[in-house]
Order: sequence, then structure tokens, then C-alpha cells
Amino acid sequence: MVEMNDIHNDSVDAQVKEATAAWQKCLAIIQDNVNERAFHTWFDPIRAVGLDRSVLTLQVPSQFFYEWLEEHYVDLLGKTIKRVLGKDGGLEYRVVMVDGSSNRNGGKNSVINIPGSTTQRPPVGNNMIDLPLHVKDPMNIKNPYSIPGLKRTVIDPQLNPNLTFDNLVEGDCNRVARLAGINVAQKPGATSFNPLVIFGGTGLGKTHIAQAIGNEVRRLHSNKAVLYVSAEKFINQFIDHSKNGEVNDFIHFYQLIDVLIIDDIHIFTTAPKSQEVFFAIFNHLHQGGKQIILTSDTAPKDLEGMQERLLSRFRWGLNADIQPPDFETRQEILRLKMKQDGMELSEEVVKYIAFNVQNNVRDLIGASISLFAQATLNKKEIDLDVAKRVMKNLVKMNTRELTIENIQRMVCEHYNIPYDKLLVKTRKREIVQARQITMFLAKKFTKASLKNIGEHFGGFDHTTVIHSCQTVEDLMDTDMEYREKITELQQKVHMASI
Ligand SMILES: Nc1ncnc2c1ncn2[C@@H]1O[C@H](COP(=O)(O)OP(=O)(O)OP(=O)(O)O)[C@@H](O)[C@H]1O
Repeated sequence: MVEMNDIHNDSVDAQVKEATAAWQKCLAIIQDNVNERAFHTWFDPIRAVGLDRSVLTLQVPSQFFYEWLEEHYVDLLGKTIKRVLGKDGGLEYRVVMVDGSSNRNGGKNSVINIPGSTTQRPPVGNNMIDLPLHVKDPMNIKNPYSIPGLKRTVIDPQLNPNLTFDNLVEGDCNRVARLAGINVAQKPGATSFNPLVIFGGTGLGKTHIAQAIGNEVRRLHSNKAVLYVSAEKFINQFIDHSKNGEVNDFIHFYQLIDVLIIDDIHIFTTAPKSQEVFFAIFNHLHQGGKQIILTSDTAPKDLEGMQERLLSRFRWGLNADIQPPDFETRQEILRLKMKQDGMELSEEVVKYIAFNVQNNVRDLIGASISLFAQATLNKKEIDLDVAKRVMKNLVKMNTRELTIENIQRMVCEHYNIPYDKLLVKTRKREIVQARQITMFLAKKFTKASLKNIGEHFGGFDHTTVIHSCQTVEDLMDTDMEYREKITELQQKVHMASI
């Protein structure tokens, strides 16, 4: 038996098919009349969901989206609809916003139908339901650009003036992000790095770079409105404005910004409604040539729960990652910090800290400050013994037994050589040199016999090990640059041995 529901569903499906076919024809015309970026931003996300007596219903993802279409593309849409559907052709919008966090798993949608200005029908005010954004009268929303006084609002950029490029040490770990940041600050909105998404683990300097961009923009372009905001604050502001029915003011405020920096956008993944409003703001700013800078603790491609249309927009610009700094950069950061804060730590102690705190710059700086503070309070000089004692209570120490393999890995890391290459018998100069240095260090820092050391390199005999050690010592005597490099490596290995 055919159920009434089945009949109803069939007719809805047929309507959607018809509507989609009509909309495809419209899109073909629209595509010829707007640029590619505008097409992807404003027309790709639209779905045709109904066609009733020459009135096409288009589903759009937000109130703002609908407003934008009506404000910027009303002529084009009107003419296109009439060309495809005849002189009675009209448009109706359906704003569908996902209610709750389960949009991927069939969460409830809030729906509102709004006649477009190309429609002759009377407004459908009586079937309007409350949007989560409390937009009760969508036809009467104030034009963002004519809100009196708002343009003159002075925006506090929320920047920390101490976070600049001058005090951000550059290393392999952050070079791309730092240079892109400097570029963006020089020409906000006018480089291909828009948005600039900086991502990486915690405490590695994402906020520092993002803030440094803001400070640099303010220095170079004092007329630009810059705003730094954490994603958490953005979400809370949005919730407050929603409660008070002031979402449009919220959006309009963000539309005034020339350089918008949002920190920790991974938090958006748990806030689908905020993604909605952020999407609208993003599109507006990007279209207007404004600069957007975002930071995330996760690579954008791995941001589960972030809408695909946002992810695709993040790909428009540059996604730059930050890695943990290497040993040399960690020491540089410590030296800079000491200079800034008037701390004095011996080179040996600096190396000790840099060796033992590897994955988080915040912890690295924190360790040096605590060490300095404790030693000052106890009126003790900070020698290596004090450093060892204090550091044990501060951080998880980077303890590893010093074995020949450890040394081999340290040398490989230092010279950027794959570990397995070091173990291959080859005459390649760089490998031979690294092997000789490793043998020299292994002899100096372990109790292993010459025979044992040779065996660790795929079976060299003890005479090769002696020859290698002699070669390194001779070169150290005659070549200053070489000596400095080996001394540096020796210090590293020494740190691992204490
Ligand atoms: N390359 C660097 N040179 C100097 N200081 C740095 C560098 N990288 C990070 N820092 C400092 O390390 C601390 C932590 O950096 P920041 O807060 O920017 O990290 P984050 O990646 O944003 O961390 P989170 O993900 O936890 O928010 C700050 O004090 C920052 O100034």
C-alpha cells in the first residue's frame, strides 16, 4: 500500500529536482557575470529546494548571506530568474541555520522563509519562526553601513605591545610563519597570504607572531583598524549578542575591522553557530580586501567539526606551521629573554636548560625565570648543580642514557642526515665526516671499546675508529670553524651526559 507520506516525499523530490535544474541554468548565467571568487563565496553554497508557480526557493546558510545577496546581486539574480523562469519568475529564500552542535549528525535546523525582492508574493510573516539569532523581522534589518556613529567607533586593538617581531627569535621552526607575518603586516590584505593561518603545538609562539603582525600593522599603517581576539572571546561575545537580539550589531562591528586576528580557532569546532557568523564575517572582510590572521593548535585540514566551506576558505591563503625550536634556537630564545629581563645565567646553564626543555617555548622561558628567581631568593649563584636541582622539580627532564646510538642520532639531527645513512658504508664526504665525528664523540663520552664503536657503524674495525678520532682532532687543531662546530656538538653531548 502506498502511504500518504511516500506520495508527499515523491512530490517534494520532484520539486527539488525541478528547482535544481532551473538553478543550474541560472548558475551558468551568473558564472559569466561575476568573478570566480565571488561565485564560490556567494553562489556555491546556495541550494535550490523548491519551485512553485515560477517562484524558485533558494536555501542559504545565514541571514547575513541572504542580506548580502539582496544587497549586491539583486539585479543579476532578478534578471537571471526572469530569463530562466519567464516574466513571472520570482525568488524566495530559505535561511537554514543548524541548531545545536550536531550538524553533522542530523541536528535540528532553524528555517525561515523570506521572499526575495524579485518575488511578487506578499511577505510570509506569519509562518516565521524564531531564529536562534533572534532576528524577528528580517526584512527590517538595518543596513550595516548606515548605522549612525558606528563608523566612528574607536577600536581597541587588544594588542600586547611587547609581542613584536624584534623579540621573536627566528629559526627553522618558525621561519615561514614569521616571514609571511612580516609580509602581511607590510601589505595587509594585499598579499596572497590571506587568510594567514598559523598552526602548531602549544607554547610555540603562534600568539606571539599573530600579535606581532597586529603591532607591526599599527606601526606601519596607523589608519587601519586592527583587532586581536581569541576565538573563545569571539564565541562568548556572539552568545551575549544573540541573547540580547543584537547579532547584527556584532556582525557589523567585525565588518569594520581592516586586520582581524583570531587566536585559537580550533575552539570553533565545538561552536557551529559561531562558525556560521564567522563565515559571514570572513566573507565580508575577504571580499573587501581586509586581512585575516588565524591561529590554530591543529592543522586546518585536521580540524574535525569545522565546516568544509570554512576549511576551503582557509586554503585560499597560506597555512604556515610552527615546529618546536631546535637546540640553537632554544638557546637564542633564552639569551634574548635574559637580556630583556636582566637575568644572568652562565652559558653552561643556558645550554643545560635548552637541552632539557625541548617542546614548548613557554616552558623553556618559564624554567629559566623560575631558576633565576629561586636562586635569587636563596642567594645562591646559579651554577650547574643548582640548575640541575631546581630543574628536576620544574620540568620533566629530558633524561636519556648516553649510548652510542644516542650520539649517532644527535649527530644526525645536528647535520640533518637520515639516521640509516650514517650506518651505510659509503665514501660520500658528508657521511664520512659525520661518521668520523660520531666515532670521536662516542670514544670521548662513552666507555665503549674501539671495537664496539666500530661495530655500531656496520662493522668497521678498531683501526678505522682510531683513524677517525685522529682525523677529527687534527682538523680541530688546524681549522677554527671546524673546531667551533665540534665544540658545540660536544657541549650538546655533554648536556646529555649529565
Ligand atoms: N621564537 C620565539 N622567540 C621568542 N619568544 C618566543 C618565541 N616563540 C615563543 N616565544 C614566547 O613563548 C611564549 C609562548 O608563546 P605563545 O603564547 O605565542 O604560544 P602559542 O603557540 O600561542 O601557545 P598556545 O597554543 O598555548 O596559545 C610567549 O612568551 C612567547 O613570547
